[in-house]
Amino acid sequence: MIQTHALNKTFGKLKALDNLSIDLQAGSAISLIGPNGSGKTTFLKCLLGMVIPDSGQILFQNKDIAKDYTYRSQIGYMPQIGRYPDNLTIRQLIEMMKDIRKGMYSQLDEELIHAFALESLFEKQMRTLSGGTRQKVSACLAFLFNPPVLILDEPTAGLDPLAAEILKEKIQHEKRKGKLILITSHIFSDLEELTTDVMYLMDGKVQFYKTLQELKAETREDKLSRILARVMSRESKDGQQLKPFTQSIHQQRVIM
Ligand SMILES: Nc1ncnc2c1ncn2[C@@H]1O[C@H](COP(=O)(O)OP(=O)(O)OP(=O)(O)O)[C@@H](O)[C@H]1O
Repeated sequence: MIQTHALNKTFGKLKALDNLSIDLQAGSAISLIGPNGSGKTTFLKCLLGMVIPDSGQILFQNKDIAKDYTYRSQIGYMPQIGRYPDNLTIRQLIEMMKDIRKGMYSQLDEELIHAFALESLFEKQMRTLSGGTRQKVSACLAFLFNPPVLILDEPTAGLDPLAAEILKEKIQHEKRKGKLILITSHIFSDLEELTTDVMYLMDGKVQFYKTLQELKAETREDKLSRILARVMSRESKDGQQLKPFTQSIHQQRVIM
């Protein structure tokens, strides 16, 4: 559904993305993990057209996104930190988004608005909201237009446990419909029941991109949080230990 070819992005001298060639298939729920500053958000923003790569190509349903920005209407994006016009109320913000997207969606999905009981806060201005409530608004907007692709950047960060559970259930529900879900999180337990594939980024490079089944077999661990903890501690301790993982990077999903 989405392919990147030799994607590079630098900020000054820093190489944020280093030659990323990746195939993201519909129906997968891909956990994008890696240490702080490894390039996860930069990668997601490139897919969204919010960061322009220095070189390389991104195809969305086989079309180059640099030549056709309309693909964006097929992606729901939940940013790490949502920035919205301060003086708008939640109601006005949602109405504004519906206006902008007019004619570009077939069906609204207001399930999360109801689940978070956001209607009771509809007349509140964005600038008065707590961090967690802003996150809820971001989540509602990401799912509102029922997009086939969801890009969720640390979606549960700042949410209370009940809201985090509601959101995780919603993500599961959308996954079962066969959507492509890309999710970053430092809270591995949040990824536990959701993940079909894991992509590990470090210093802007893909260290591995594997199915959960492959990782379970390699680590002989069953829980994703244990698998990821093992893999991440190996990689931070000793670059040599990466070999068993990086050697098999030549899989069809990582385009060499
Ligand atoms: N607009 C920018 N200008 C300069 N440097 C940037 C910019 N955006 C990102 N970077 C740098 O690029 C690198 C990758 O950042 P990015 O936000 O993609 O990392 P991340 O993996 O999402 O990190 P985290 O886990 O902390 O969210 C970092 O070193 C960051 O400081």
